[in-house]
Amino acid sequence: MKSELAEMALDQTRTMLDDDAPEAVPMPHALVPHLDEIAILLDIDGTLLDLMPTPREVWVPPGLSETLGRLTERTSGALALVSGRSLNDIDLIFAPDVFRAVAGHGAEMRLSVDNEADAVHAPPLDKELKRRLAAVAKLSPGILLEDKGYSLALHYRLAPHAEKAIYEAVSLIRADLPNAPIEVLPGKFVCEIKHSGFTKASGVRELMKHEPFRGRRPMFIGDDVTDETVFAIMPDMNGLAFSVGRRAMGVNGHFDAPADVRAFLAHLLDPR
Ligand SMILES: O=P(O)(O)OC[C@H]1O[C@H](O[C@H]2O[C@H](CO)[C@@H](O)[C@H](O)[C@H]2O)[C@H](O)[C@@H](O)[C@@H]1O
Ligand SMILES: [Mg+2]
Repeated sequence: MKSELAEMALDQTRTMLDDDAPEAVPMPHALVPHLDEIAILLDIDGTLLDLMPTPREVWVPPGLSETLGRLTERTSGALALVSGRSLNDIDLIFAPDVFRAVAGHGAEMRLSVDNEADAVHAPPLDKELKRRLAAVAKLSPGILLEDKGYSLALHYRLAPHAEKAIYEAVSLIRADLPNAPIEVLPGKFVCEIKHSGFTKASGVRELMKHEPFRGRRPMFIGDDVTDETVFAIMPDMNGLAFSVGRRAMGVNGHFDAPADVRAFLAHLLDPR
């Protein structure tokens, strides 16, 4: 059965990969203000880290944590990871290093690395809804379930043929619950179901109200459809937006791959 909602979600993914976007500046060094003035906001998967077949397989290349740590110092703490991953996952990936973060597409936020009490979390998804969504993973071998508590992600990178069936099944579940405050978030070979009412952009707006971010110019680098919400708000804060792997609308420049982002960040520390 063809579902309008499923088609809309897939269309959204496709139209945001904008082939008609104007040619962007390939290496943005010259655009970046002094480290005293900026807040550095970084997506993780596909931006800092190379994409892997499954979420658990990502790894932090040598030197990256040190670069992030030094940039944190040089910006007086104004560096944050802005990710769809949960805070817990981010900490496992970067352990033993801990960074300020907007996590879970805005569901979680950590403003201070010294005081875990500062971390803000969204409420969990309804249990029955989760149970029904989790059953969608049974559609095909290779579909992986990632339960973040407040959202649930169905990964199909290992079962790409199942994409349409997943979106259709999810839209049928949604149709049964027309008043549930949830939304479907398409990502890279992933269909995520989350509470509506928060996005990476709402998380970034909140983050930028707090020290040490307040008053600085945000510079955000991201690679995915979910990062479009942040690209869109950068002009409101006199900020800069850079995309990775593709040219997105409204960005100031783009990088070809995560390795280029890592080199760029290292170069910010030593621009000679
Ligand atoms: O916002 P991000 O930091 O980019 O996180 C987005 C999602 O990343 C992870 O999934 C993606 O990366 C995996 C590892 O490379 C890949 O196997 C998967 O296909 C991608 O969708 C993570 O598992 C999700 O929770 C994040 O939302
Ligand atoms: Mg990403």
